[in-house]
Amino acid sequence: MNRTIRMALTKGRIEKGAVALLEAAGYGCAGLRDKGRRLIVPTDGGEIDVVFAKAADVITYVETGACDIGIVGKDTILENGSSFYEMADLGIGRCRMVLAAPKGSDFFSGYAARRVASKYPKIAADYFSRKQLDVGIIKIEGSVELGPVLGLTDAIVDLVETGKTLAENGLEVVETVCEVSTRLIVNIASLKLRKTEIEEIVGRLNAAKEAGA
Ligand SMILES: Nc1ncnc2c1ncn2[C@@H]1O[C@H](COP(=O)(O)OP(=O)(O)OP(=O)(O)O)[C@@H](O)[C@H]1O
Ligand SMILES: O=P(O)(O)OC[C@H]1O[C@H](OP(=O)(O)OP(=O)(O)O)[C@H](O)[C@@H]1O
Repeated sequence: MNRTIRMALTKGRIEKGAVALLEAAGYGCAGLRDKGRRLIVPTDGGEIDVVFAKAADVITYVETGACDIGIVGKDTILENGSSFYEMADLGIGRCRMVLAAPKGSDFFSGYAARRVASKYPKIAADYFSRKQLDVGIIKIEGSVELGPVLGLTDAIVDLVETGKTLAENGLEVVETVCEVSTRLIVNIASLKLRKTEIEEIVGRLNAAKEAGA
């Protein structure tokens, strides 16, 4: 018999919204909400084993087939991988990837070499390459806003939701790089081999989203 379908779910910011969507789609989520330190927790009816993972690891698990389905931000998809199907935009975790710089500075003017800090070096490099701009990217793991504040870089490429972090650190949006939201991804082989089960899960989550969950 096939093992239970495994869904890798990005823990942290999008976890609550994703669990709420699963609940609205009819999957019992009491266990998921009360998971304690458990890393794999079944939905209450045992339909799905939910694997709680860091964002980039969700991609690894789905690309390799360790998990059949993943719930992950578009930012992580653009930065880390593409060998899977992106089946749905779940409409949660909405934010923007932006280029931001100190208020009043003119990032695009002049010919001096520019440096940009980002947790997303690939997204940043792709963005500047589309603009045919030679910009040095410095990878920072978090609180990327520190780059320009410390004088290390001229700007950042990072996620913005409310804009509060930028404003409180003297930065402003220069340009939007792309819109970001949470996506449902599926392993290529799983979609072939377990089509009915996976399509049911995708359908139920899409319906819950449409119903405004
Ligand atoms: N304001 C926001 N800032 C960052 N991510 C957001 C925001 N709003 C939604 N997201 C989404 O939430 C996902 C997870 O973000 P979260 O901050 O929980 O984890 P992380 O930054 O990847 O990891 P960690 O903070 O544990 O190092 C992001 O990949 C993104 O898709
Ligand atoms: O526009 P806002 O609503 O202020 O949100 C944006 C901030 O949230 C994220 O950081 P997070 O809190 O995930 O911490 P991190 O920088 O350590 O990743 C992002 O990197 C920004 O710093």
